[in-house]
Amino acid sequence: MQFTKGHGAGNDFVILEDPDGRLALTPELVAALCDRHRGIGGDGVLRVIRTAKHPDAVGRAADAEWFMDYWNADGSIAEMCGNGVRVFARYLAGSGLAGTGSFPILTRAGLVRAVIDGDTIAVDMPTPRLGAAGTATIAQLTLPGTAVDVGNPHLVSVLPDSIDLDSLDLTRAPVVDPALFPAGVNVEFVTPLPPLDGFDRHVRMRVHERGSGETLACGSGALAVAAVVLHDAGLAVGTVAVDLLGGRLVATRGDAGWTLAGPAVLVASGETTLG
Ligand SMILES: N[C@H](CCC[C@H](N)C(=O)O)C(=O)O
Repeated sequence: MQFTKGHGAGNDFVILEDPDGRLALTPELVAALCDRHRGIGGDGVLRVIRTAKHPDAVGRAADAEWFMDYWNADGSIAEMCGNGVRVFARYLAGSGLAGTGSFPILTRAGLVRAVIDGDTIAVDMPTPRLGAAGTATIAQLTLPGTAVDVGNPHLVSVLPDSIDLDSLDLTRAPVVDPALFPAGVNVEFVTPLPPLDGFDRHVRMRVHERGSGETLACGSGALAVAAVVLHDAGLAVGTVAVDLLGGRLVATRGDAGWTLAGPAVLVASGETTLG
């Protein structure tokens, strides 16, 4: 089976071109592909499939030719992947499957449009919706947070000055209220950084992702963080520079909605005996 490897700010994916949905993609195969020792390695799988051929996209073929079928490293399926959709766009453009530098992509969280500008790809994303207050517990430390729906579930915890972001042990999932997050949750921890010219806010974040563990970057998580940070600042519109372990993403709330911009790189293609 042919595959391509790519990443957005270090959030890496195994890309499978499967336009007619012929691959027997299962949670077990996804987990095997994402295994960093026995497989190719990745935080998730992006299957490139025609919208008309995916059962989760019935009746949507007129919106976009391509559907991003995103799976987490543990084989679970998620509704949205902000870094993944940029890598998906890079793949479509690079493989000639999308003619221009700007095109729609259908996701389980709805329709987005990718705009390729050299090394940077910008995607208009679902509007992040702030929800209930929650908590995340790591060892003996319980931290407050805000639930944010970006099509997939997030809990954003802005750290008090007394807590060092780098001191958090994210080798295991933070404990959250299962009643608030019945389908699991991506948990982001944020700390402010000094102002940066050209941005309304500048923050640093780490993330423990549902189904993938701590990743170097999380695009939908960066958007959730920006929504909380702008809300807390009382800003109806604004641009937030979000620094992650794997690089910088820029989340912007404008009058017309939200955009996430950042890098997307294809690093290899090959053949696997898996699957
Ligand atoms: N890395 C992805 C997030 C995947 C979310 C997934 N872990 C979930 O279960 O929602 C991103 O860039 O948005």
